[in-house]
Formats: sequence, structure tokens, C-alpha cells
Amino acid sequence: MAVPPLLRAVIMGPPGSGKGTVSARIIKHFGVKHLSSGDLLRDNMQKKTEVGILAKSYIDQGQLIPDHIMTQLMLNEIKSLDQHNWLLDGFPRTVAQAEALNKECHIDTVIDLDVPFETIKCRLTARWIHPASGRVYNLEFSPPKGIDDITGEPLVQRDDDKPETVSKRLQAYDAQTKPVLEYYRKKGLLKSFSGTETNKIWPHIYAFLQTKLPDVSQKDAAKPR
Ligand SMILES: Nc1nc2c(ncn2[C@@H]2O[C@H](COP(=O)(O)OP(=O)(O)O)[C@@H](O)[C@H]2O)c(=O)[nH]1
Ligand SMILES: Nc1ncnc2c1ncn2[C@@H]1O[C@H](COP(=O)(O)OP(=O)(O)O)[C@@H](O)[C@H]1O
Repeated sequence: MAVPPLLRAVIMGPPGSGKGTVSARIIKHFGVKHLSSGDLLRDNMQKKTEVGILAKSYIDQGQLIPDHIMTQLMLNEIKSLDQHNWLLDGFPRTVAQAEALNKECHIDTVIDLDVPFETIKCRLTARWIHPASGRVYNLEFSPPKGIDDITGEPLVQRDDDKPETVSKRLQAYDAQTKPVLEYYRKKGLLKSFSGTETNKIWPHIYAFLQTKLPDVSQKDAAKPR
């Protein structure tokens, strides 16, 4: 029997559009490997690696990390996922990164979360995360019980979720990341999902991915959450 080709997907959208939240649901239902550039950078910052120390100065300013550093870091990680279906989250974020990725692998689909900036600004100041796993919580949307649901470890707020840094990140998105949407649109790979609530966008993403991969979560497949 022929082995189905491995899925190579990217999830895009402005900061706070719900990439992490939707990725967690995609992992649960479709069992893909998830590689988040932000989680990888935060892990490096926490371990105070050379990349982590350098990244902190950019992230604190709401700026993107230089392309050559980010590309090297991510392409190296991607290699270790060779035999799996994977989903990239937060990379590529510039056209130069998209071109570098294109040289290394063929991308099948790009899921774009099209959420208005006004919606996002409120969300990010209420975001709490569990740094070790990248799990995200929100004071209103998915309220934490004060600690991470799985490990019981404390949650933290991200330094770059301060309102002034959020504005800079949204500007960087407009200037540097929106052209990447155009890059993938021209290749016919872009699938945009518009809305202001993850729970309303998700069933459409779920239906779209079901055309590519089987649901491996087994239970509750009729009502994907
Ligand atoms: N109010 C509200 N918050 C949401 C919704 N979807 C996600 N969030 C929260 O918004 C914040 C940003 O979401 P996240 O998945 O981290 O976005 P990312 O920056 O694109 O990865 C987190 O605190 C989420 O819990 C939603 O539909 N409504
Ligand atoms: N592909 C990338 N290129 C450059 N910088 C990046 C990239 N991915 C993440 N970063 C840096 O890490 C920060 C946090 O990224 P991420 O966790 O994806 O946050 P969000 O999706 O909420 O913006 C970004 O604001 C940026 O400074």
C-alpha cells in the first residue's frame, strides 16, 4: 500500500490571533508535530544560550530576530522532524525566511488566522503562559486556575505582552509578515480563516484539515473543540 505523503503545514496570523491555541487543537486531533519559533526562542532565553541572550534584546523591543539567526535555528529543528507530519507556528515571518524554507522543503498548506488588530490588543494583556510547554491561558477565554493544568507549575505573563510592545509587534507584522501572506497566496497555498473568536474559526480549520489527515483523537470527532 502506498504511504500517504507527510503533511508540511504553516500557521500564520498576527501576534495573539490564536496560533498557539489553534495549534494545540490541531495537535490533539491530527497528531502532528508542532514547532513554534516563539516557544523555541523562549526556551533558549530561559536557558541563557547564545541565541537566547541575543533574542531577548529584540523580543523586548517588539522587533523580529534577524533572518539568518532565525532561519538557521528553525531549519535545524525541522530536520529532526523529518519522518513526521509537521506544523510550523511563527516561522516564516519574513519573505526572506519563506524563501529560505522553500529551498529546503515543499510546503503543502498555509493556514492564516485573519483576526482584527482591535480584538488582539485586548487578548494579549490577559494572556498567561506555562513557559516549559508553551500552553496558553487567558483571563477571560480559557481562565487558568492559577497554575498549569497538566504540571501544576506556575504560569507567567510574557514581558513582550505589555501594551507598548504589543503595538510594535503589530507594526512589525504589518511591515514584515503581511508580505509573506502574499508570497504564499501567489503560490496558491494560502487558506485564510477570518473571525474574532477561535471557537467559531476552529470548526472551519478542522473541516479543512480533515480533507488532508485523519482525526486521531477518536472521541468527540463530531464536535471538535
Ligand atoms: N477572548 C478570547 N481570547 C482568545 C481567543 N482565542 C485565543 N485567545 C487567547 O488570546 C491569547 C493569544 O492567543 P495565542 O493562541 O497565544 O495566540 P498567538 O500569539 O497567535 O499564538 C491567549 O491568551 C489565548 O488564550 C478567543 O477566541 N477569545
Ligand atoms: N520567525 C521569526 N522571525 C523573527 N523573530 C521571531 C520569529 N518568531 C518569533 N520571533 C520573535 O519572538 C517573539 C515572540 O514570538 P511568538 O511567540 O510567535 O509571538 P506572537 O505570535 O504572540 O507574536 C516575536 O515578537 C519576535 O520578536
